[in-house]
Amino acid sequence: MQSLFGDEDFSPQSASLSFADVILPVPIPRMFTYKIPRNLLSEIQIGARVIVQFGRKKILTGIIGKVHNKAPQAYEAKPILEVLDIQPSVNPLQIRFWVWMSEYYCCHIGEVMFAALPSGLRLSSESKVQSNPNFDRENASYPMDEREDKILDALEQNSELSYEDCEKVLGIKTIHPILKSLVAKEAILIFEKVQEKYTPKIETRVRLTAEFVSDRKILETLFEELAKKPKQESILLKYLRDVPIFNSPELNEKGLDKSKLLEEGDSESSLKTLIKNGVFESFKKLINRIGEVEPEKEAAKLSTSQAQAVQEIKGHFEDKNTVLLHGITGSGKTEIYIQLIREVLESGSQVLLLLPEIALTTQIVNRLQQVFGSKMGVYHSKYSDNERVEVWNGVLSGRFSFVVGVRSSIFLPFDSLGLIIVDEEHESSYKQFDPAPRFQARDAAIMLAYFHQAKTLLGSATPSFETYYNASKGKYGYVQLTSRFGESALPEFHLANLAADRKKNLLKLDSTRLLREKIQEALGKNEQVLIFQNRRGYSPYIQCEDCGWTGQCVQCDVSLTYHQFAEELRCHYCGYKEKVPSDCSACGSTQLSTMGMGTERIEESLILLFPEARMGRMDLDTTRSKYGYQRILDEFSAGQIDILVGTQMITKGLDFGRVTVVGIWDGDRILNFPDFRAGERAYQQITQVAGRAGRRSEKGQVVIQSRNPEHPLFEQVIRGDYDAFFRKEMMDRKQFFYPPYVKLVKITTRHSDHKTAEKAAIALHRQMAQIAVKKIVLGPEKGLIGRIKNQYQFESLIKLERSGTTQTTFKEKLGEILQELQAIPAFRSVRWIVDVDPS
Ligand SMILES: Nc1ncnc2c1ncn2[C@@H]1O[C@H](COP(=O)(O)OP(=O)(O)OP(=O)(O)O)[C@@H](O)[C@H]1O
Ligand SMILES: [Zn+2]
Repeated sequence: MQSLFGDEDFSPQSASLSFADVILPVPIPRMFTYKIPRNLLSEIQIGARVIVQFGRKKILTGIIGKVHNKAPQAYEAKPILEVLDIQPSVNPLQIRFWVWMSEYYCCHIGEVMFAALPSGLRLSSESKVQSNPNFDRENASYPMDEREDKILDALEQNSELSYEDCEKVLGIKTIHPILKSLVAKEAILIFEKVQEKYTPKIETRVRLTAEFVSDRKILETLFEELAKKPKQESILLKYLRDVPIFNSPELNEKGLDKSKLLEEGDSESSLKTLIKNGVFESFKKLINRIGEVEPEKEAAKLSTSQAQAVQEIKGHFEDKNTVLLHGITGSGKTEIYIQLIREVLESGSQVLLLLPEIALTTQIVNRLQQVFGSKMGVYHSKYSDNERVEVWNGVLSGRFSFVVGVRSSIFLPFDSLGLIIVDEEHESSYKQFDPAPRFQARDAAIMLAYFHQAKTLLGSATPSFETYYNASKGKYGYVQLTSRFGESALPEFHLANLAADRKKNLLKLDSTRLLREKIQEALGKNEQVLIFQNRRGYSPYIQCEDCGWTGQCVQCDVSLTYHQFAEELRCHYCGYKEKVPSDCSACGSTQLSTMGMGTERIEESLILLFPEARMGRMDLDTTRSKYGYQRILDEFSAGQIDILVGTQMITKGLDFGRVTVVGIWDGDRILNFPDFRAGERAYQQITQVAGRAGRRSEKGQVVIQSRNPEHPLFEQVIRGDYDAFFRKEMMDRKQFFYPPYVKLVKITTRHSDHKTAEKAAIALHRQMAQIAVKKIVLGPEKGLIGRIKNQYQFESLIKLERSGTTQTTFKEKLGEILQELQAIPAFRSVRWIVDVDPS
């Protein structure tokens, strides 16, 4: 990958620099240029927040992206009004990364900023002022002047003020120096919407006043006094039980959470009396939401082949930036990561480990936490915004030198990464679909590492074709692990013929005899079973058996999905829902049946077939809550579930020793991805889910149910020769111009009027055809789903030559074309969505 960014000077100002490009929270393609007033010159730093005017009236907070001396051509630069930060919260490397991302993925830099900052730190098109929750006005360390006091008074009446409100309060226009001073005195915060602001967690604690700790006698006297006041005595005893000050008096300092002290039913008024009498004192403490954990286990001793892999990886890093670790399922990649992470941390650099999804993180995170304790931060989508801000700040302060996270963790404020590891690098969930930036976190991580001059390790049992291709060309280093850790072997595969069983009347509730036998065997030996059903693109729906009618969304051209639990039909695109009808809306027939098998139906069938087994289900519906995954995985791991039915979620990286049978409920469904990656995805999916079986001494059994067991792909997976499979598939990719031989860009044109959408798409198509680079432009075609949320959509697909200049030129021109088209009155409300490297 080549830097699209050039090597411009990113160091802060020299005397001649008089302009600053500011990243604004508004949808404009580029940064906007402002003049730097002399008096602010010494405070201007890349990454600092500044207050600026935008348009005629708007006052916004933005972030300085670049400092230079080129006056803008198209407009007169306005001056920066104020600089808010002495210590920027975003560093120059991050800005550089944002710029690269906005250029590579063809989106606004403001959109990247929006994705990058946790909303507690985010800027929006209307900045707000709130009082700083840590600020204690009575005991402030700095004096406030009259105007500052006025703002603070106003903030006692209102939880938030806009810049305009502040102007009104003071009756003057130049409020910015006052706000700045208040920020510096830590009296206010400037942020976006109030409901998303960061709130520190504060606990009320109590402790014994000092005299009782320093002198044992005084404490004894106190006990004598309290002998007649049992309620107060009980509180004192409880405190001493939880805070053993006799052995370690220093513990008193930290005290005890007040609610904990009262949780066993002691009376609050007795505690109040104790405080009033000076026995206890109450104080407030700022609590880390992310608790401290001590490392409890050593890293494992590596096997010979693991140790060798580590050496090979390090060897490749001597002259390559990126290495692929291709290790079969269960080969022990995690321990290899741990070894490398430790070495990099010891050298003083930071490490980021990316994981595709939270379902996966629980097991690995636990393992890593055992080794790294609180040095490690965790960053994922189920975290509350406050927790995210704390991880962000922890990276800034150096508390976390190592972070494990999902794709958004590439935006954390690292300043000296040494290594990025992308586990399960083939996972499609590394790609963000919506909204912009539509980035591929694996690819972006490689770029991020480049900016930090760090190394990237990509790990997978079934590498993506892009990665494998780069490895085969020698661009990436390649390290292989071909055996499982310890005694375990790869599982044995069986193909179960659905059609044949149906003919012979052996099929029961869509399960073949072979699958039933294998499950029964496992249950008999007290082993566990995983049943996998691919969800993507196949949801259960309701159909009329007489006329073929199916429930359709009123706003989108899609069938409604049947949700058995809620007895509802729902649209997965816009959220529309309705009750399941009792008869067909078209012909009135009452013969409605459910088509397509969801996990819910499979679970039901299995309950009927194995009434004695304890069932569990893991899919979107059962894992919505914050700890949903965790709970199911814990139950499974504790052996409280015998058969676990699930979607893609159960395939990824799970490591359970007692799983011996894996059933693939509908193998044919996996083959039918609607795109050129069908083969690659099917191979990956089957191999990954099969890889959950037999990870200890007992050999695993994998049963694939299919109507078409002769399909060559099954045979290839069973043989496990990834290289041969890759070579064969790549012939098609080459012949039909698909990645990795070309780069794809998909552009969707959307409008509420069908004709306008079509016209706009055709206009775009014509213009794109003119761009003078090697390319193929396909479409525009009506989208796979023609209408979403009442917006009609047309899609164009562009295949670009792989060269860096071709891509840069095309993207630059595309940006200009879209701007021109947008300026045409008829197309003003048309939306264009550009997706670079769609997956
Ligand atoms: N050096 C070691 N010492 C002890 N146990 C190990 C060692 N290496 C691996 N293991 C164990 O082997 C099992 C498989 O390892 P791991 O989960 O890391 O495999 P993996 O390569 O990530 O597989 P997958 O691609 O299927 O996720 C785990 O239970 C792990 O604890
Ligand atoms: Zn809909």
